[in-house]
Amino acid sequence: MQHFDLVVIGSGSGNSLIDERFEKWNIALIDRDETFGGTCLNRGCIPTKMFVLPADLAASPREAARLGIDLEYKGSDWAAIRDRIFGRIDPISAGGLDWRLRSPNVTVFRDEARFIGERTLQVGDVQISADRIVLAAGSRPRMVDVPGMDDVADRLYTSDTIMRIDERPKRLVILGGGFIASEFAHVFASLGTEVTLINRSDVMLRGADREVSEQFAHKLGQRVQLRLNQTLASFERSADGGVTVVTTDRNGIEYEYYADAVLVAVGRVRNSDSLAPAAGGVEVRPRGQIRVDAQQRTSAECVWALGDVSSDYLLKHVANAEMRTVQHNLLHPDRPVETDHRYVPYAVFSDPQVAAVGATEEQLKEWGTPYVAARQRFGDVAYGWALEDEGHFVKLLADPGSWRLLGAHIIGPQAPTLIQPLIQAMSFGLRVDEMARGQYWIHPALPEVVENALLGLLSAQQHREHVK
Ligand SMILES: Cc1cc2nc3c(=O)[nH]c(=O)nc-3n(C[C@H](O)[C@H](O)[C@H](O)COP(=O)(O)OP(=O)(O)OC[C@H]3O[C@@H](n4cnc5c(N)ncnc54)[C@H](O)[C@@H]3O)c2cc1C
Ligand SMILES: NC(=O)c1ccc[n+]([C@@H]2O[C@H](COP(=O)([O-])OP(=O)(O)OC[C@H]3O[C@@H](n4cnc5c(N)ncnc54)[C@H](O)[C@@H]3O)[C@@H](O)[C@H]2O)c1
Repeated sequence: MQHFDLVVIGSGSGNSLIDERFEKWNIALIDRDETFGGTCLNRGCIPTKMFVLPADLAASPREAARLGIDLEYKGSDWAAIRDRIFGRIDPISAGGLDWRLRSPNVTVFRDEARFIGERTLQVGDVQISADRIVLAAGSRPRMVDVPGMDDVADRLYTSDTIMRIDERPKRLVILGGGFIASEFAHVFASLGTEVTLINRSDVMLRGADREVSEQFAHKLGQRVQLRLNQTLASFERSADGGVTVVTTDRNGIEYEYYADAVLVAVGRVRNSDSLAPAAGGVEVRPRGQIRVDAQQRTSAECVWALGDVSSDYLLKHVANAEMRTVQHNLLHPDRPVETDHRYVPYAVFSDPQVAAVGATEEQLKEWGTPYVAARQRFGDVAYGWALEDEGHFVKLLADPGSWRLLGAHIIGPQAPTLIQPLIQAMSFGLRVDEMARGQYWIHPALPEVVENALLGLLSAQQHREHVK
């Protein structure tokens, strides 16, 4: 049996772990997928955002018209966009594999790995063992299970497959109301597809601050047909060869939606099941998450886990942070570090864009945490005038005692960029008053909306004190 100093399962964030500091280690890197480099590169963050940008352009005539500019969207060449995107990504993936295959201390296995004992794995036909194992096996799309699926299998897609289709569908039903559903709804609707988004829950982006998720649904609902509170019942083959999606609402009333394709975006399943973790003494939490401590250690000695397979967050920046923790702890076992999960932000690259960090107002109420809230409309700052903005805002929540931010929620143009100074303030404990008045804010740039939200917190508190 071949023995290694270190085995890493997963070529996404797992592959980034192996840098030059490990050059003296005998390492096995294992991935079962045809493509090398994991989800973010091949079928996640990167290609989706590369589709979002052309979609933003296709949607721009709507915005331009409000500013007196007459633009026309004449159409798009889906195949050309797709080939440009994957023409860039596929060589990066292939190059990454090639480079790894040439790393003298790394043996690459392109097969599925599963535990058959303590730090012992079956990898395809071979068995290997290691002093240390890192589980970075990620997650995969969750599939629905209703009658009629087999009959329409050729029309059902997930985020893994929809970006590579040959033709953009004329009518698309998207199942789900989370990040993936929201981003693809924007992409396809902007390019000209008739999109119906069917969500089981009664809100979009269910983890978001309620005011944000309501406004997001309102805005997205102007561009796609939004159907909330719907339970998927079955699929049928339509007379025209497409798919009939049958749903019921909370009163049991049945609805039918007709589509050329269906995108299933109803969440993700962690790939822990494929690892046979019990055989390796690796504990798994109820929803398939590998249990780890703050140092990313699993219940099995010298076995670590990181990223989607174990994290509470299915986000690349979190997978990267957890990877750096494991990397450090492998190299410096005498002075281990912990992953900082305190201020994890996210952004949804839809239209409108959404970004957030920290607690929602609903959470603060539930926890009984005292807070002050301020809501600053984009439309009330100078750059917002230029945008003729309607309906976008920054919402901040702060502790009136310490004047530290507790949560920041943005819906509107450039939200993923605007949120960054607020993440920084929370991470480094900057007070609201220091942040608002201790620096210049470029006039009349869009971050003034953040400055004004911070000032809004201060004046909301002054108002409360005055009223008392
Ligand atoms: C459509 C989409 C868009 C996204 N957009 C964003 C975004 O904008 N921003 C963001 O932060 N996050 C985004 N994410 C999430 C992000 O992609 C993931 O959080 C991240 O890629 C997880 O990385 P990972 O290293 O944990 O797993 P992965 O990158 O998934 O790597 C796991 C690898 O392990 C392999 N594997 C699994 N089981 C086994 C086994 N038993 N044996 C061998 N190999 C195995 C898999 O083949 C895979 O290659 C998006 C995800 C999707 C699906
Ligand atoms: N921009 C980003 O950072 C980004 C982008 C895409 C994905 N991701 C990550 O990937 C994860 C998975 O994304 P996701 O959108 O698949 O999952 P999600 O958990 O965010 O949302 C799933 C949605 O599907 C709905 N749903 C569940 N079952 C359903 C059914 N049978 N019919 C209709 N709707 C149903 C739920 O109500 C929910 O709205 C996200 O949590 C996120 O962390 C991140």
